[in-house]
Amino acid sequence: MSDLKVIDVAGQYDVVIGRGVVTSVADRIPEGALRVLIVHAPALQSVADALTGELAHRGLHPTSVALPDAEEAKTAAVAADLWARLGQEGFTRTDVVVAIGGGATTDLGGFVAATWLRGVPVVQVPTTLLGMVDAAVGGKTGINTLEGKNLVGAFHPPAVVVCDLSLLRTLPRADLVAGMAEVVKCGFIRDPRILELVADPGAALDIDGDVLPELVARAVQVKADVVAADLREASLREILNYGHTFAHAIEQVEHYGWRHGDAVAVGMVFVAELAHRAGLIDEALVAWHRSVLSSLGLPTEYRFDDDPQARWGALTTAMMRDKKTRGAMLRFVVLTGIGQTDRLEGPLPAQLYEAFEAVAIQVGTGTAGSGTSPQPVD
Ligand SMILES: NC(=O)c1ccc[n+]([C@@H]2O[C@H](COP(=O)([O-])OP(=O)(O)OC[C@H]3O[C@@H](n4cnc5c(N)ncnc54)[C@H](O)[C@@H]3O)[C@@H](O)[C@H]2O)c1
Ligand SMILES: O=C(O)C(=O)C[C@@H](O)[C@H](O)[C@H](O)COP(=O)(O)O
Ligand SMILES: [Zn+2]
Repeated sequence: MSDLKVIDVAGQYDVVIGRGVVTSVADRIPEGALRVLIVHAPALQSVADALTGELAHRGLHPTSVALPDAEEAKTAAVAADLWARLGQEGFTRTDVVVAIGGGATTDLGGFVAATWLRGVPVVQVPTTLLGMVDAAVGGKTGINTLEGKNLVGAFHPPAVVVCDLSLLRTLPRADLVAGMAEVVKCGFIRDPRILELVADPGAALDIDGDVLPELVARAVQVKADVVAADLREASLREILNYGHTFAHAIEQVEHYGWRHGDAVAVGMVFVAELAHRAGLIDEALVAWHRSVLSSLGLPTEYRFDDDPQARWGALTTAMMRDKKTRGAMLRFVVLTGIGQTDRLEGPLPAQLYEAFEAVAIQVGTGTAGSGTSPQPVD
């Protein structure tokens, strides 16, 4: 691909992908803004400082806030602190929020922008692979509560998304790998070319190579097409949740000690096992999930150290709070083939438990599974 790629989302905003494009963020602040709240992950201090300096130079009034890291940012308390700040500084409807960081930062920054004065513009500057290919695009914003993941939020499309691939140079390898889970997800649900490209993991994960920019652009295009058709998740958008019913349950039960992408990888294997048991896909497609994910360094199994029945109970309680659940009926996005999706509604309890057993490993007993263990969040 050429150096710069711009993907239009629903005729509403651009996703700009390239190397060095972070220097263009100041030019992309929506017209009419006077005050700019920059929220950033701790690791992005220097990027936030550079933007603060540039905006001040242009006569705007920037304020920069370092957020707690990762999921610690996605809380009501952090949002409330920022609302206080916006109020004290007199942010109006033409003022702007800029979020610089991974998906946790863009989810929180987007949520604060969505709720302040019932909605002010947000400029998303994702700095993780996962943020670029998924979290910053599409307008889902939100925070976690004690009861679960992303339980409070709003649909609030950004004004623009700026993905500077050169920022990935400082990203820990485990976070780069975790982002690949959402890329692979896009391959399974919509764009099989992605699965061909990740078949060479060395090339796929080379941040200076040509394959990674193409993967980012393809995954963003999948998301752009889906949200253009169904922003508010009336139906089609649910496919972007492939693997997430089980993934979000793992994240909650593990108190967010798992990376989101790692959990999505295991969640996709779980739901592939479930779809196989429901007669929707063959064993070869389940095996393909395991091989493509593990070749990239992603986990394909879920390890825990207590009683499997108790663990399954906790996961099921968490899954019941998934947004796709209707009443007492669990619903899963499933594949019926590569690039073909459907919903499995109210699967048999025995099949659910068998799918759990197929990914579960009770540490110390080695009951099942193959593949790699998740890496703890630093
Ligand atoms: N809104 C959506 O549509 C959507 C989609 C997918 C995921 N998400 C959410 O995104 C979050 C996961 O995002 P994530 O995987 O980016 O994790 P993250 O935001 O927690 O970032 C991972 C780690 O990388 C650090 N980091 C970020 N950029 C860096 C850089 N360039 N250099 C060095 N360190 C850097 C962060 O500070 C953090 O420690 C989850 O909360 C998930 O629910 C939302
Ligand atoms: O954009 C979407 O729609 C997605 O489902 C993308 C997911 O990768 C993402 O993790 C999202 O935040 C999950 O949303 P939720 O509605 O299940 O909380
Ligand atoms: Zn996700």
